[in-house]
Amino acid sequence: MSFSVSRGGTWWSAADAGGVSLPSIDPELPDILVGALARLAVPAGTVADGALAVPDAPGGTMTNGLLAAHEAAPADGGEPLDGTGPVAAGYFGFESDAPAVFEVASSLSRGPVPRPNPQHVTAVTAVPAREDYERAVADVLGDLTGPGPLAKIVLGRWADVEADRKIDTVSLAAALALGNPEATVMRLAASTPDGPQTLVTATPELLIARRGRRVTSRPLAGSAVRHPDPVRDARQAEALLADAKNLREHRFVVEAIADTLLPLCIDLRVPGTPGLVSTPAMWHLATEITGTLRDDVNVAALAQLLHPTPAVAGTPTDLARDLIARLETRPRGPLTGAAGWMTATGDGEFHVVIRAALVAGNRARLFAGAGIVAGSVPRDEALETAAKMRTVLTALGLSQSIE
Ligand SMILES: C=C(O[C@@H]1C=C(C(=O)O)C=C[C@H]1O)C(=O)O
Repeated sequence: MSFSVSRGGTWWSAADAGGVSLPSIDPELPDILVGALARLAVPAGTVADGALAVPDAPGGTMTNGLLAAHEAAPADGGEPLDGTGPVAAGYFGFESDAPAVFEVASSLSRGPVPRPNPQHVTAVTAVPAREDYERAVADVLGDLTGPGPLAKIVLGRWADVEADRKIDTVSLAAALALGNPEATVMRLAASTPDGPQTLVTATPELLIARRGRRVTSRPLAGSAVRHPDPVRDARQAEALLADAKNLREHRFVVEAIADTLLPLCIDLRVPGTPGLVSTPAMWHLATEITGTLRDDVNVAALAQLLHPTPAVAGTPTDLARDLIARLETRPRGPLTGAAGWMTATGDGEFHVVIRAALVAGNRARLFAGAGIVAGSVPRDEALETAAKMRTVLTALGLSQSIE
């Protein structure tokens, strides 16, 4: 197995990775990863066996010792990976019973983004079609405006892609990296009910980064489609920043993340109003939340605590998740899960798996969702999901999105 991570024109990859696969999101997962990394971190024979024992909980003596050296580094400075030590990379899925898959490598090689080969797509099908998705959104608006507790739900749809030969996942990830230099592009081994697949994402959304005790989260929610005309594009961005519905949609996510991080932090900075981030396809409201951890909680454990945020599920989370399982055509599995990496110190980054595809042989499945709140317009939400699909479809060589 192998994985790759790319950002800002650099490409890290692991050729010698070993796998850790669990049938579902598991509270033990961060400890299992810490154990696997600790075994790789220390050259055999240099430390007595006893000292190598994996601590029972994250934050045991070994990770604490290694952490001290990293304490001074800011969470948002420097490169995302140095590649010189062991790294675990993988994902856990959207549903709590979806498999979690990680690979552990003793080191990464680093180089430029490879040149992508062209792909050979022959068909793209929206599942469900636009009218059916709009009907589902219209139906759920009844729940959002009624007396019940549901305040936000993220409803998505799929694009099923077929090619006349094998889809080359390294080329797909490379094309995504070249077309979206700000995104974090990951190519990871995935497990689905249909068998092993490859997960490829060019995500703009940081769930959590940890460097020493410093943590950063940059949730996105509230979106507008980019316009080819620069004047109208700037107007769309300004309108988004001032739009009450989108600001409310965004606030649910910021509050959920702040509520989770607050008890874990000795300080937490949560800006009161969002800023903007853009991808070639979309504008998004974004808030950068930063804090300092009280205890040594590793980044995989933090990601499990935060996932899924209302950016991909809704508010309240459990109700939204149950409704999504009933209303969406298929389980999401890795899509809208959390993917990232962790080093032996417990540092690393996890990102929300959006602008993503699951690839198997000649086929790929893309997913895109949109946050629905009272006041949402079904047609606009359908257009938003189609615009979000454009990121991966462009990297597959297509100039058009789904309807
Ligand atoms: C769910 C997706 O995107 C999420 C939903 C957003 C929204 O509703 O505005 C914006 C960014 C993401 O947090 C997706 O891209 O599939």
